[in-house]
Amino acid sequence: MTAPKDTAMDPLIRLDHVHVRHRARSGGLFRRDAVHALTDATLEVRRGEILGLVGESGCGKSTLARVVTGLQRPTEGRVRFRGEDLWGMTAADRRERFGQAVGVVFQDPSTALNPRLSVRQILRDPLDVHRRGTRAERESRVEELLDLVGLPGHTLEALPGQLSGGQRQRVAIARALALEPELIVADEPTSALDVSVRAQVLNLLVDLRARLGLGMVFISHDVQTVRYLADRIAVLYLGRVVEEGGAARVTGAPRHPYTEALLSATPSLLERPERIVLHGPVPSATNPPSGCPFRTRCWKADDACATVFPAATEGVDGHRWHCVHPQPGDGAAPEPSPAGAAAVTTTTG
Ligand SMILES: Nc1ncnc2c1ncn2[C@@H]1O[C@H](COP(=O)(O)OP(=O)(O)OP(=O)(O)O)[C@@H](O)[C@H]1O
Repeated sequence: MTAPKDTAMDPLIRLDHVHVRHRARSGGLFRRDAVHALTDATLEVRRGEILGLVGESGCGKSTLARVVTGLQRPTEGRVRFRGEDLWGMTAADRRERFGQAVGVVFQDPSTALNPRLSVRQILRDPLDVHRRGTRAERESRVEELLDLVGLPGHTLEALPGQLSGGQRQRVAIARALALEPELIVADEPTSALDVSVRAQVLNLLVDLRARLGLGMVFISHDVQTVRYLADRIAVLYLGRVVEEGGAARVTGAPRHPYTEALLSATPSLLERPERIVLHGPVPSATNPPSGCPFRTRCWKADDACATVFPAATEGVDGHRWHCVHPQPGDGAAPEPSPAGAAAVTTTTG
């Protein structure tokens, strides 16, 4: 007897050594430069778990989201959905089985929702496309979805333009839930919203995870938001996962200097005597630095960092980091930057 493909032990989604390379947008006629959007990413999301992805702009967060949602085929590596090779499935299977199991919430609900459709039509559309139940059952599911995201019944007849930003994002979340997905990928879902409504939308996501047992990939450049929401955090830098682990451990005892720098930019999180300021943008993904990609901005970097990307060091409870000069990990202040290390300065505050 062959083993069942899906067991409760399999993660919902697992990426094994995934690379994504794009052709550079501005390369000239004869240039074939590759953009290393994602390099050797190995990650998983389990049922009912929120994985937070954090990193600066251009680090590969959206690329990773596109891989997880099946919109981007990896250049190398494997994506498994409940143990099954996603890109080994037929296109029809990928669309039907996988497509329905994953819901996506984008950053800006104003552009994600069709402005000419009422909320009722927006929510009914995926149910119609996938022929879910009878017409009456679909209508009742639409009302249930509206209720699930805490919107009043009269919102059903409104157009997106007649709603507030927070209400529109609730509609987008309801639409993502329409087909009862097991996994939600939320790509910066609150960054286009007024600060006053961000917490409400985050609380809604936390509440939905608890009520529906959803797995979630939550993407943000803001480590504080990710820390609030996620069970586990993966820190991305220039297409590489540089640190990963339980949210409390990664934010309370970070080992990678980049994680430390991200955290120190939100001083309310950690009582640290020094603040690390990273200068300059993330280097080009077309020509990433050799060895550790963070070394050009790291105050600890030396020759050892320029040769190979460091193998993972394993801590407790799945905490992993890729650094040859890790932080002490006990919440102590980071080593001050040596004189002349121009990439990073520390300021008191
Ligand atoms: N289709 C594409 N063609 C060429 N380069 C791309 C493409 N998509 C992304 N990139 C590049 O890949 C790298 C990672 O991009 P990605 O959008 O995944 O980063 P991100 O962390 O989501 O950034 P942001 O927070 O700004 O959205 C960047 O250098 C980006 O310019």
